[in-house]
Amino acid sequence: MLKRALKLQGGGCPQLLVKGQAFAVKRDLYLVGFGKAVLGMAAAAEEILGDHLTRGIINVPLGIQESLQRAGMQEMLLKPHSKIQVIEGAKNNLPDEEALKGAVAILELAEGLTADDLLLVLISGGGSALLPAPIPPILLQEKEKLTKTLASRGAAIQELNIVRKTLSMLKGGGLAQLAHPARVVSLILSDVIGDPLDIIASGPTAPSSHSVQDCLQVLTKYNLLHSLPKSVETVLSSSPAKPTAPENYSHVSNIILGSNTLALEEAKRQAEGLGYAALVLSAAVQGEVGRVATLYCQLIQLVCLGFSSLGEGPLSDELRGNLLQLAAELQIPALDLDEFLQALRGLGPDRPVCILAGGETTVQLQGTGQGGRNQELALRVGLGLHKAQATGASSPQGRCEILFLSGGTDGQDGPTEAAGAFCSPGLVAEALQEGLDVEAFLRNNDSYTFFSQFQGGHHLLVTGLTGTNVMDIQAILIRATERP
Ligand SMILES: Nc1ncnc2c1ncn2[C@@H]1O[C@H](COP(=O)(O)OP(=O)(O)OP(=O)(O)O)[C@@H](O)[C@H]1O
Ligand SMILES: O=C(O)[C@H](O)CO
Repeated sequence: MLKRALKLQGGGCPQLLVKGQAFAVKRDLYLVGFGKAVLGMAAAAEEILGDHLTRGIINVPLGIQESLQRAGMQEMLLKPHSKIQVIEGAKNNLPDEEALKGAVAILELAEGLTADDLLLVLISGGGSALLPAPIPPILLQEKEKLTKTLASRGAAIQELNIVRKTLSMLKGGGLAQLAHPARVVSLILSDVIGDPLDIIASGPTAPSSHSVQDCLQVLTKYNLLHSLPKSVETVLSSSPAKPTAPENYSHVSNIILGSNTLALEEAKRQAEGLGYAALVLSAAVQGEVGRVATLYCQLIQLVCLGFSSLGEGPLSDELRGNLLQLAAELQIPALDLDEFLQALRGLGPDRPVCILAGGETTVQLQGTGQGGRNQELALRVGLGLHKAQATGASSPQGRCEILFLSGGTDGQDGPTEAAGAFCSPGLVAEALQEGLDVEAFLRNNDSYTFFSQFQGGHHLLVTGLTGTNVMDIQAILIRATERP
């Protein structure tokens, strides 16, 4: 991905070419990066930049080098004696002392740059946790606790990062301002729906479109305004009313290199290679995990109905109506469900179908269990399909084999060892035979414990850290077992 986008043209004054835009390397060329996907990006960049690179620092998740090494993904690792220093930190995607050390090193490098320097910044999701530099007197632990509480109360990534930006020296454009007057070129792998530059990794090189007022609104919404640490109150009360104006970013170019759409395109190619008729629903599925699970259950039922003699009729009309209403309620951007359903109808029952989708759900934590949004989604879909099946012999699912999988492309779902999980309509009944009550696990947000115990962990998706991060992916496989 980076190799396709980045080129270096030699000569007396070499030029960096990114997607057709040229940037002169007048004197020194520095590289910094932070996020779950920047190790592979840095390895590719180093190969392209060669001797022109002066020095680099990247902050990457703890254990990622070992994970990629174990997976034999040598091309995503830096060469021995690399000029790029790697700092591993942020275990379980939470900022820690190591990440702070990395952030300080990047801050110092940026501060020392001159107008003749070029700073190449590699940014990917997970960058927020890997670049923590709280504005004094806020302590790292205070900021971590605040963001953790916000996340557990179901705050969306936009809301979370509005708060992070306001409390950080490097986020919300801070890195770009510190690097001034150097030329700053940021290459970004997006893990946020709609690719908003000032939200991805909390936008360290992007002009912020949010004010301290927006931050206060988020804190009020999640009932946190009156329990803030003193240090946070101090910083909020002295924050400028408006963020730095976009005119002050004329030395910066932010360029998006890829997103969830890329991963879905590749998944579609793979599914077709395996003989499936593959269709992409959306790269922007969002919303509360329970509602998204209902959306998928209804979609699965509608596909199975299309495969059966019940394909047209009142049941199909009702399901279709419900599905359209739910999709509208979830406000999934640019989703044309009508067009998608028409494309589905055109597929027919002869080939198995693979429906692919991507995005990010939100989970409002009620319990104290271990899990992640993908495992919770898979478990909720398993429960939904079970309930639909139990409603009667005419259930369209009875005529299909179904498998639903949800996983984080970064290989880590919430603070667990798994990337996600898969389920089928039989999961709830099979679990009961093992004495596992799915609904009880869900009430405690304990999807990881459930999947670890159920059939010896067979339904868990465990990949290890993958070195990328473009949100989550869902794959639904459906095969007709009965012909109309
Ligand atoms: N027990 C749980 N059950 C379900 N979801 C959980 C649980 N614990 C945490 N989560 C969810 O996991 C998410 C955090 O997961 P993770 O650290 O993988 O985030 P991420 O959004 O993928 O990170 P990034 O985008 O920074 O890479 C939060 O949305 C949180 O609500
Ligand atoms: O790092 C972050 O803030 C999230 O992954 C969104 O980019």
